[in-house]
Amino acid sequence: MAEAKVLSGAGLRGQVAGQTALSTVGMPGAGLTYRGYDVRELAEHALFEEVAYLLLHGELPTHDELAAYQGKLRSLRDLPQPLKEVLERIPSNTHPMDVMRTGASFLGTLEPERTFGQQEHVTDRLLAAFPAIMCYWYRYSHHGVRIACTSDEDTFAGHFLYLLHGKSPSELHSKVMDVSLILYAEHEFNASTFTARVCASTLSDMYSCVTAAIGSLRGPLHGGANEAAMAMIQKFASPEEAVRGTLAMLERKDKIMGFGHAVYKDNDPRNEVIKGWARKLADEAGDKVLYPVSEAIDKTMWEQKKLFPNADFYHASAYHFMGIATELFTPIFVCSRVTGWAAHVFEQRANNRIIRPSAEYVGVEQRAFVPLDRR
Ligand SMILES: CC(=O)SCCNC(=O)CCNC(=O)[C@H](O)C(C)(C)COP(=O)(O)OP(=O)(O)OC[C@H]1O[C@@H](n2cnc3c(N)ncnc32)[C@H](O)[C@@H]1OP(=O)(O)O
Ligand SMILES: O=C([O-])CC(=O)C(=O)O
Repeated sequence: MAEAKVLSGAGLRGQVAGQTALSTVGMPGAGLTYRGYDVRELAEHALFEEVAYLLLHGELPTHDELAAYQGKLRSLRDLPQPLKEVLERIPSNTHPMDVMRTGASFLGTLEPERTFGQQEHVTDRLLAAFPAIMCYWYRYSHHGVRIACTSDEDTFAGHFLYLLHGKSPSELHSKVMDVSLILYAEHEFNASTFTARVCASTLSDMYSCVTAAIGSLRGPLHGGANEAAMAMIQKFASPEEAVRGTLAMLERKDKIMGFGHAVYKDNDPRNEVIKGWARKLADEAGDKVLYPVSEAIDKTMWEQKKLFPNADFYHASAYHFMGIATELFTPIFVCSRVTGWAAHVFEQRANNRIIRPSAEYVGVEQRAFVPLDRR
């Protein structure tokens, strides 16, 4: 009998674990593509809703398709009253990712996915409702305000910023949020997406897949890195201090959040895009500290370790300049990545086999049971 193949390396790195037509990550000469389109071109020319539609339906929408899709998302923005009541009971010191996880899960009790034929509708509902889940809880628990969960903002990015700040965003802030949502939307078999696919492979429902994926995204080695990066950047009052601090962290062998990547080896193509926008926002804010500190850390990491900023690093300062509280950074990632997760769930369901790898056993030899009174 053929022996089971022993996989080299930890973390399944480099192993092909399935097929996807959604994106390519780090292919020579391609950077990051969504259904064949370079993410940098999408970030420059498209709206987040066009990209969400592309991922979920396979092609970019026409004018009419986009208008219909945006209209549908707008009609699904409000939250059911029982969900608002649950959000009001969540303590203010809860991490907002736990709120997103609970919100997604609770919505699934009110509006369950009863058949896979409802998968597109459930995805649209989750996507449309996430900004309200996050902002209703945040504004109620932090400011004592029960916000309206709808707005007249046409775009997803504008709606999200409106709910958060209670006013229409500037054109610049709306554009940067839109770009950010595009950059975060999809990334092949990253940890949270793989979690969603494993869950989908048991033929579970969409809410379970998304809830599980939120749990995976929360950790600081994945989506949580943008928050951890901000905490680190804010520790330094000048670029000189940042260089000294980064060298000290490297000396202690600390992980520097927002740097390195499991797949990219020289650069993350999303970084140049968000870095450019972070710089524009820094100029607008008249910033003389955060952006120069970020650049000093960036330069030191490259000089010392040849490690480059990933998508998360300059997102930290970009979000900060838009007046977004640090603990809301990873929940924004959820608002975007739910599109990629759902598209992967569709793909998994369309050609499913339960995902069930093997383990190399490294425990004790088989042995006889010892009764309790003889142990
Ligand atoms: C949107 C996203 O999720 S992007 C990722 C966000 N996560 C982060 O920013 C967290 C910080 N980065 C990391 O922890 C890692 O780079 C990961 C988790 C992203 C990738 O992990 P891996 O694939 O295991 O990294 P990789 O094998 O390339 O690491 C190679 C070496 O570089 C080191 N290294 C990698 N990233 C960092 C870092 N950010 N800071 C310090 N050292 C690092 C590793 O410790 C390892 O050193 P060693 O060989 O002495 O053990
Ligand atoms: O691909 C990964 O491992 C992590 C990542 O950058 C993402 O999910 O956007």
